[in-house]
Amino acid sequence: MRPYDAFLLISFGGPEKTDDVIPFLENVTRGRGIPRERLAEVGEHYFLFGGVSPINQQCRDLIDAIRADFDAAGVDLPIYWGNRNWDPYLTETVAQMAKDGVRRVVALATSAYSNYSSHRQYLEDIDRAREAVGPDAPQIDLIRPYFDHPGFIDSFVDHTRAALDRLPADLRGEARLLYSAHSIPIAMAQASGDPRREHGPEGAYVDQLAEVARLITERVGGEHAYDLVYQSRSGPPSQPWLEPDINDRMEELAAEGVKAVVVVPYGFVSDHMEVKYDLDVEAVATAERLGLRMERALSPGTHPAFVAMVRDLVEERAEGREPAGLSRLTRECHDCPPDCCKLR
Ligand SMILES: CC1=C(CCC(=O)O)c2cc3nc(cc4[nH]c(cc5[nH]c(cc1n2)c(C)c5CCC(=O)O)c(CCC(=O)O)c4C)C(CCC(=O)O)=C3C
Ligand SMILES: [Fe+2]
Repeated sequence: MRPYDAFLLISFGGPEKTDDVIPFLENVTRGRGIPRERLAEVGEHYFLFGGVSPINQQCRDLIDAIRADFDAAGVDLPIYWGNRNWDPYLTETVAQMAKDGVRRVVALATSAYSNYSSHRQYLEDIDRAREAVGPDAPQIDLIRPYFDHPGFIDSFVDHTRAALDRLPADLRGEARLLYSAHSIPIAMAQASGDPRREHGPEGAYVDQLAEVARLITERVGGEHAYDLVYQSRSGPPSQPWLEPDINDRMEELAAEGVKAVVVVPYGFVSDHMEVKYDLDVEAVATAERLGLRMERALSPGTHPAFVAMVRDLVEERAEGREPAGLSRLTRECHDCPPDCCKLR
């Protein structure tokens, strides 16, 4: 697909055995000021699952689904995969592409929103990998944040309806939707997006989350009340991060008499460890303690609408088309301005 001769999936990476856990966590947190206690605690999350993060297998499954979709549509791009924090490392993948004679690559990151961790850091990873490989490294164009693409939204609509259907019929109609995204430091949130555009006081990431929650809720139907909540906070307690934490909010809702919640992990692309532990273990325990009925919607994973979105985004980039999106924020970071989502 002109001008590209390869597709690259870029992801976070995760450990796949017990011995990988500590070196992986050291990679993730190098130079990022995460307290040691937090690291030990997060290590336990991985050990609880035998040292295996689900994220790498989820990337393999997504690649298989993209391959089948590309083949059916006659898109003959080879597919490569590289991670920020674990094997297969992005630098090794870029070296392999250079060896294979790949010159120009279109890349998708497994993060849908604008903020440093989800967007800018992947651009930095690409620069670093290309520099390490040298003059033979291919040019790599990273696809823009895709938070309001219809394929991303539709997969959540489907999964949220399925979660509502798992609730007892008498609780379904009044169930509260809890939209859960990764918390980030307030300073990182405020620096998110394109500095030349207008954002709300909390920055582009929170604006995007609010739009996505509205879009999903409207399409699910049934006029459910909903809240935006955050999970997976780390960093020292002295540093302010986005709130409310999902567990704190559930506490308040239970006190207000809410009986059932559907948690929608709308900040994520697959059910990786932060979903499997922070929601399916921790938030589930909170719900049980409070006597709150909880169901968790699946994240996109390999939902057909999400897989079709990947091809649409590749074509959009190849053809230089206007970005497809359902909100007024679609163009945020679209042109990847050189200073979007920077930590200031
Ligand atoms: C916005 C965001 C996403 C969502 C977008 C996306 O999906 O990419 C995300 C995803 C992920 N985060 C992940 C894992 C971790 N994140 C950490 C730490 C941090 N995340 C941050 C932000 C985000 N993270 C931040 C601001 C920190 C503080 C340190 C720093 O400023 O960089 C730490 C360190 C320990 C801790 O403190 O928790 C770990 C182990 C995994 C892999 C899960 C698996 O193994 O299955 C995934 C997909
Ligand atoms: Fe994270």
